[in-house]
Amino acid sequence: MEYISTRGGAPALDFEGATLAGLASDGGLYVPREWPRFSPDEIAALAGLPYAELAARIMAPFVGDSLTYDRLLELTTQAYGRFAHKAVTPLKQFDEQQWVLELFHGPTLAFKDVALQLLGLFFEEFLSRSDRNLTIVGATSGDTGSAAIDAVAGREKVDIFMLHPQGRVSDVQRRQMTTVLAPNVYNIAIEGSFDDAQAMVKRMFNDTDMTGRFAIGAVNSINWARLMAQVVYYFAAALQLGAPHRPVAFSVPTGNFGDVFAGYVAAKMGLPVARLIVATNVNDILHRALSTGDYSQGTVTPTAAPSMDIQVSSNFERLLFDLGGRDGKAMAEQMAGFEATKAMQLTNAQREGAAALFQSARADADDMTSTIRWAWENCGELIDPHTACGLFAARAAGIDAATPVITLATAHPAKFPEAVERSTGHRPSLPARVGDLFDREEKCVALPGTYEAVAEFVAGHATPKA
Ligand SMILES: Cc1ncc(COP(=O)(O)O)c(C=O)c1O
Ligand SMILES: N[C@@H](CCOP(=O)(O)O)C(=O)O
Repeated sequence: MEYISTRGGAPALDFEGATLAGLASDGGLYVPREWPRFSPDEIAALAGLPYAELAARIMAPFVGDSLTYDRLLELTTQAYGRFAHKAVTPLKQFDEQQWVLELFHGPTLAFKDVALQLLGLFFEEFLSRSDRNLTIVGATSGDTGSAAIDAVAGREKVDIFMLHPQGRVSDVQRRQMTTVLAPNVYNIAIEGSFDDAQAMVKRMFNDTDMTGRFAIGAVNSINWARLMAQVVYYFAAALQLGAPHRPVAFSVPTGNFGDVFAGYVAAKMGLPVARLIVATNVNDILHRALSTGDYSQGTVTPTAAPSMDIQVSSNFERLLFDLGGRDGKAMAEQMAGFEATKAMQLTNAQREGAAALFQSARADADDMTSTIRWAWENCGELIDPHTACGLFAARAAGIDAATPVITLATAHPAKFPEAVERSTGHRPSLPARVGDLFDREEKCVALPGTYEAVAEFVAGHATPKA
């Protein structure tokens, strides 16, 4: 399998190359040259497989020659062996039509673990084939940070620098990052928003002074391997509800458009997906883009679902590229316009293509509260505020009654105890495996929100590429 850049100006790479590169050298995102397709019979044959095996089967066409199937299966078995639930991503029924896919049984209690546990192993495997050291630079609004740190802490040949917006992640999220004291882990709290942090990360990939000295790598969903691993749970859930014979809809709490883009990939691979519902909080650039065609960056408003406080959604570029006929030159021009003006209009082809599969909704603070309360009072389940955005959108979506709607539960409620307690009167407790989080020592530096300050810190601490 070859990977090409959405902006058409970077060399095509194999899976190993795309995984280590993270972002393409022209500023674009890597996507597979074509989507592998599974026939209905092939999909039916996946039913009932253990999660690690299902993962290896779904990912094998994307991984190509970079790993043998047996090695891939060893890695998926190792990655998902660390999950606290045997099903890895268990599915729960909330009412006649609504289902919730629990993606938070990994080590750091959010869906990010599903991909990052595996990505850590991919890095180790691929780096063992050369003398190269990798300098991972990531941005987090709360969950990617801890999941990535857990995946690479203490690993050889990798340093990780994780930027988070100071004061804008929950205490649990912050501590899950800053209490990891491994010498290859650097937490950086910056003044500004997640979008500021993400822009700095992308800039570093195009800073020739930095890339000349360090092999910069990505753990954010700009890295294709992240999305590839997330495709698997769409298959896992749909198979349980009758795929390929019965279509299902998914409602996805969305920020950077990575998780829901993985659902789009599943549909391109042949999974019968009736609708993909994009659920945002009041940081609603994606809801505006999908409902009006206007993709313009607003200012970030802090919410009770902080991991979705994002107003520039990196992976939307992958969708626009695919829907716009995979024209790298046109995409580069469209993105250059966005980067210059902070706004762009979707083309007719992009709008119509998106409307065929996607719809969207925006949950405000009251919507989140009432949905958390509804889940508790009617289903006896505590859900986190991100999941609440998804479930709110799922219930409001007007999907026909015969089609099951699966909301992706992206974080454990105990990551956001205040919001859950405010809505239900019940404070979720942390699972035992992270129970002493508040007794651990923290390590983090605070930097001004400038690229220069961050680049200087990284350059002063990272290991040169070889
Ligand atoms: C808990 C949670 N829910 C939803 C999202 C949104 O996912 P995505 O950025 O892939 O759209 C994130 C982070 O991005 C998250 O941490
Ligand atoms: N919500 C994320 C933000 C980064 O998104 P990513 O999926 O691109 O890594 C977070 O919690 O950090």
